[in-house]
Amino acid sequence: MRLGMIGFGNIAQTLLKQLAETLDGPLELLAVVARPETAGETEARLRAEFGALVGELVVVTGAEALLQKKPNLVVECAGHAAVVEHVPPVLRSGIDVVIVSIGALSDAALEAELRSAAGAGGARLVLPAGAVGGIDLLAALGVAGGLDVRYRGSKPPRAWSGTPAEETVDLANLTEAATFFTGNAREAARDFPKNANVAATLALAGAGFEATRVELVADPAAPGNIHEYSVTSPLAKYTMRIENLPSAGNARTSVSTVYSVLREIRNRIGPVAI
Ligand SMILES: NC(=O)C1=CN([C@@H]2O[C@H](COP(=O)(O)OP(=O)(O)OC[C@H]3O[C@@H](n4cnc5c(N)ncnc54)[C@H](OP(=O)(O)O)[C@@H]3O)[C@@H](O)[C@H]2O)C=CC1
Ligand SMILES: O=C([O-])CC(=O)C(=O)O
Repeated sequence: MRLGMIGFGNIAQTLLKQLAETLDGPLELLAVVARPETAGETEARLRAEFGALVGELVVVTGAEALLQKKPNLVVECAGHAAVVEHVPPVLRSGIDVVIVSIGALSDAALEAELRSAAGAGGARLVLPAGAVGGIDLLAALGVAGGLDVRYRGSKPPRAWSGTPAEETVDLANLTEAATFFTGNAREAARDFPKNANVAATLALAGAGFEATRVELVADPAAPGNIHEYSVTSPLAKYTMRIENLPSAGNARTSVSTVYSVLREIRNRIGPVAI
């Protein structure tokens, strides 16, 4: 496999460790897109920690240089701005891209650009389930229409630091659960880009950004990052509650997100996809 990766933060680092244990042999190529400001430091860390996993290892600062290395799959784990900057040219060049920063598609113009780029390149934009589950059933029910989807995302207060939640809630001194956002999935994904990608995933799979109702909660008693949603459709009704372990490197991000991306990669290299 010739793997391109956008970002080398919490998700990317854990993913590479898991890949090292999963793959039979080394990756033929690992090409990582980093910001120019941190490219040198990224390259030094990559060589020290993952040099043995890779035939050829390069760090680049843009899509053009990435494409020159001819990856056969690119995984984005960097953030909404990185999707805007790097993903359209990769899709246009015909290479499939798995993105975790799915909330970037709350910008309707970007969603249209990504769909058009994938169409033009004959590539596929892959949206993994990430930190949530049940996306297979939701997407299947979505085809039939008539969905009502209500989602509530609850995390410990520290996961909401640096977000607009701080404007309405005293996160440091919270003693009980506080719902600081009620709205639709488009607003949630746009205003909480590092915390509400799950809302966007549910919206894209199911009822759409406007119709998907969202509540975001800071809860000092939350045992982890909790994703709960209910679905009502003419074909089925279900509720889902996932209690996710937060990452050691980033409290906003659930560890299961890493394994969801790993699943996408394994499904491309193994004899069976599940
Ligand atoms: N779909 C889902 O369920 C989930 C999605 N996510 C998404 O995943 C993203 C990454 O999560 P996580 O790994 O925990 O975050 P981190 O902040 O730990 O890592 C992000 C990395 O991306 C790099 N980066 C930022 N902008 C760019 C850019 N323009 N080009 C290249 N690299 C860039 C950062 O580099 P630097 O050090 O230079 O800043 C950093 O290394 C989140 O921002 C969120 O949007 C997260 C959890 C669940
Ligand atoms: O959706 C997100 O952006 C992140 C999240 O809630 C999680 O990882 O649990």
